[in-house]
Amino acid sequence: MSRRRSCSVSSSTRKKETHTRLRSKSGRFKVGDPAHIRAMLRPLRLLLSGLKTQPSRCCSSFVSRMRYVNRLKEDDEACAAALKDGSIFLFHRLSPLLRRPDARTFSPAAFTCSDVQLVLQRLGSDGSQLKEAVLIGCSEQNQAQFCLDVGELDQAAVEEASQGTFIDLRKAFFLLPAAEAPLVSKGQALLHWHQTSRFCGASGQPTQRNRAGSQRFCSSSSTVYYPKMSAVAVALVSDGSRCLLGRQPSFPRGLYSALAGFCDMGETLEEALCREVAEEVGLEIQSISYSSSQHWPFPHSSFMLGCHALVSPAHTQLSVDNSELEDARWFTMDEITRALQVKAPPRRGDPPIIWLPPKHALANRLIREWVEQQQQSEGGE
Ligand SMILES: NC(=O)C1=CN([C@@H]2O[C@H](COP(=O)(O)OP(=O)(O)OC[C@H]3O[C@@H](n4cnc5c(N)ncnc54)[C@H](OP(=O)(O)O)[C@@H]3O)[C@@H](O)[C@H]2O)C=CC1
Ligand SMILES: [Mg+2]
Repeated sequence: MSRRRSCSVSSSTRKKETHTRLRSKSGRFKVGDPAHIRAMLRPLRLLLSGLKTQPSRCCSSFVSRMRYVNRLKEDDEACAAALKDGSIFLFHRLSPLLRRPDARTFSPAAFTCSDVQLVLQRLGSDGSQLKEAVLIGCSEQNQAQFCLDVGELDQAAVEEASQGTFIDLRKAFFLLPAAEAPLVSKGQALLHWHQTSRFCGASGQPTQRNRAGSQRFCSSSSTVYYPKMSAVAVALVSDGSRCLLGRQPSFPRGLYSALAGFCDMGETLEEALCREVAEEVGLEIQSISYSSSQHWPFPHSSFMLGCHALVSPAHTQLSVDNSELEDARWFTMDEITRALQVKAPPRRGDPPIIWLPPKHALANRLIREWVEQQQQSEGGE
């Protein structure tokens, strides 16, 4: 964890500094007056606050943003200052506030700190709630990003005051563009973690959060708590020409997905995949290769690790455990290609069709990668 300070000052800080010097030169303050001393110290204070609240520009913008966020996690004062210039995403009982810039697009609504203060004041809140804001990241424009749950306020009143709509994350996640959904799901996951981690598991005493909300601390047992994700292994299993998908009874009608399961304590990713596939469909797998990962907010913060695997040639006979899966079967390239073309889930009364997880889901990526691999190997033959 880096504790380096930034080496840059914002242009607005520089402007304010010049302004202060001019005012002092104009003879408004007498030398030695407390007001004069304050005025003389102001540029230094601004310089120091600039150092604390701006990402450094001495390295690549990605590196400086990452170091900036890390610094805000460690420095409560810097984090409080960053909130004043930052953007805030509002939630109401964990549902994010979305706006519709046009009839087809949804986007998470980002507010300035003063906008949120105005909304809170208009609804009779004193604004101290802002301290509950949790740091979620830093935009490419170097602006710290926070989330805040205003669940104590009347939902309709906040919606009216902020010109947005709070939408349940299960719906909101898929309405948002794939690039914006992760930020909202990270915010929701952090807010949920704070709401359910108020007490220490060792002492039973209340825990206190740092300003960024990146950890909670129990002063009684000296335990530091960090936000948690459960590791989940996902495998797209292939037999060379077909891929294996399954569905749980709780899935919407016709939806099939890659096999997945929570990793047990002490397991490697490969062990978890082999065990889950054996448990759920009675197969053994080999040639496991890692693809990619994602944070999945449903039901509560999983860290999904996606892999491809081949079924062992000696064990290709499916034996589905119906206590875990309603169905699992092999799908041909043609079936998968057709399923990938389904744009929306079937409505009630529509003829039954097979459809696949949306683009936001890692399973969708694994399925598309498998299709590409098949096309490449067909092209190579
Ligand atoms: N993003 C994606 O592309 C995909 C995401 N997923 C997600 O992965 C997750 C896991 O997949 P799933 O097949 O359901 O997992 P499992 O096959 O492991 O079955 C889930 C069951 O495991 C038990 N369980 C064990 N450890 C945990 C834990 N840490 N948290 C919660 N339950 C646990 C629970 O049983 P009990 O209730 O009996 O205690 C739960 O019902 C799901 O949340 C699913 O949404 C799955 C596939 C693709
Ligand atoms: Mg499973």
